[in-house]
Amino acid sequence: MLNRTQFDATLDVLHQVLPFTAPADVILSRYFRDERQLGARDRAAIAETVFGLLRHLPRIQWLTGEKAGVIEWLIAYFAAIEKRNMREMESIFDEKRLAQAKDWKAVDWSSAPLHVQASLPEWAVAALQADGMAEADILETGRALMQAAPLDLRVNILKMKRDAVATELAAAGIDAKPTPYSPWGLRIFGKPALNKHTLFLNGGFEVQDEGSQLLALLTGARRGQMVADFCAGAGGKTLAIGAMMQSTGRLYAFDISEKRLANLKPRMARSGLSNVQPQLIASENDQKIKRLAGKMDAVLVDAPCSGLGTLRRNPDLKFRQSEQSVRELNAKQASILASAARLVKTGGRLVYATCSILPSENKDVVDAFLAAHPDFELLDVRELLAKEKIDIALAGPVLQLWPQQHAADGFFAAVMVKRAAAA
Ligand SMILES: C[S@@+](CC[C@H](N)C(=O)[O-])C[C@H]1O[C@@H](n2cnc3c(N)ncnc32)[C@H](O)[C@@H]1O
Repeated sequence: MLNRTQFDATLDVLHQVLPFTAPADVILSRYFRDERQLGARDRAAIAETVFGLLRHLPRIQWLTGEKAGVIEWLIAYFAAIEKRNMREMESIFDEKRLAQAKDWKAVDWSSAPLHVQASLPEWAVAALQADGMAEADILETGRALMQAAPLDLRVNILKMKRDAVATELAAAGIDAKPTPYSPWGLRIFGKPALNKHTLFLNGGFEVQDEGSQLLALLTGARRGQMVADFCAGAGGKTLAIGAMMQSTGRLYAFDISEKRLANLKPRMARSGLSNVQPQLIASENDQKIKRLAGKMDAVLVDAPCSGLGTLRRNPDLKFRQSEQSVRELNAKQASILASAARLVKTGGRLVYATCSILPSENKDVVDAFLAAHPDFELLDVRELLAKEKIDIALAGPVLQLWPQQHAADGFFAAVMVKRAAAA
C-alpha cells in the first residue's frame, strides 16, 4: 500500500495525466524530474499505481459512477482491482471512504457491459465485433492488454551474438531469456535499469518489443540493398533493418518529425551502422520521395496509428484515441501507403505495418490498397516466417499478433510484392 507521501504524489500525477492532453509517461517523467525529493522506491510505487489505474480505468469509471473523481477512482482501484486489505487502507482513508471501498471490493464484473469487462473503449469493441470477433476473444484480448508488458531487447547482430548478450546480462544479475519468435530478441522480467549498462552504451542491444522486431524482419532486407523505412520515427525498426543489411547498401529513414529523427542520431551512433540516411520530409508526397521512385528493394511503412495494440505499455491511449481520430488516421495511412509504394522496384517488397488491433487500420487499408494497385500482390507471412525458421501460429496470410496468444504487443503487418506490369 502507498504511504502518505506516495499517495499524495500519485494524486498529483493523476490530476495532470487524466485530462489526457499529453502521454502519461511524458507527464510522469516530467513530474519525477521536478520532484527530486522522491526516492527510487517512491517513484516505482507511484508509477505502478498510475499505470495500473489507467489500465483499469474503464472498469473503475463504470464501478464508481458518473459523479466520481480521481480520489474515488484511486480508492476503487485499491479495493476492486488490487483487492487491498481494508486494514491497509485505514491509514489513508476516513470512515466514509472505507465504507465505499468495502462496497466496491465486492463488485461483480459479470453484470458489466463487454467493453467495461475488457477495459477497452466502447467504440473499439464495437469495431472488433463488427469484424466478427467473438465476445470471449475480445474479453481475452482486453484482459491481456491490461497486463504490464515484459521488457524485450533486440540484440544488435552487427556487434554481438544473442547468447553472448544473455551471458553478460546474467553476470550483472539480469535474467534474459530468448524471445519465442524473433531470432534477435531477449525477454527480461522485472525492471532493471539498462540504459547505463555498458552493453547498451556500446550498442550491443536496444529495447524493442518482439513484435516490432518481427516487422523489421519481414522486410527481408539483405546486404547491399536499397531499403526505405518510410515512417522511421526514432528508428526502432531502422536499426534492426540496418543490422540485417550488415551496415551495407543504403537505408533511408524518412519521417516528417524532426524531433523523432533527431532521437535516431544517438541510437545510430551506438549501433555502429553507417548505411542509414535520415531524411526529413514535409509529407508523404515530398519531392525527395519522387526522386527515388522505383529504386527500393524493400519499403517498410510503419504507419502512424492508434497504438491500440500497445495498451500494455500505453494504457492512456484508450482515452487519447477516439472513433474520429482513428478515421483521420485511416485516411493518412492510405495516403502514406500509396505514396511509399511508388518507391518499390519491380520484384521489391512493401511491408505495411501498425501497432494496432483495429481492422480499419490494418486489413481494410491493405485491401483498399491492393484493389487500387493490381501490380502489388499479397505474400503469405506464414511462408516468409517459416523460411526464417520462425514457428508462429497465425490465422491468415497477414501477421496479427495478440498479447494473449503471442505474448507480444498487438502488431500487424502485411507483406506485398511488386509484380512486373503485364505486357
Ligand atoms: C509508428 S511511428 C514509427 C515508429 C518507428 N518506426 C519505430 O520503430 O520506432 C509512426 C511515425 O510516422 C511518422 N509520420 C506521420 N506522418 C507521416 C508521413 N506523412 N510521412 C512519413 N512519416 C510520417 C510519425 O512522425 C511517426 O514517427
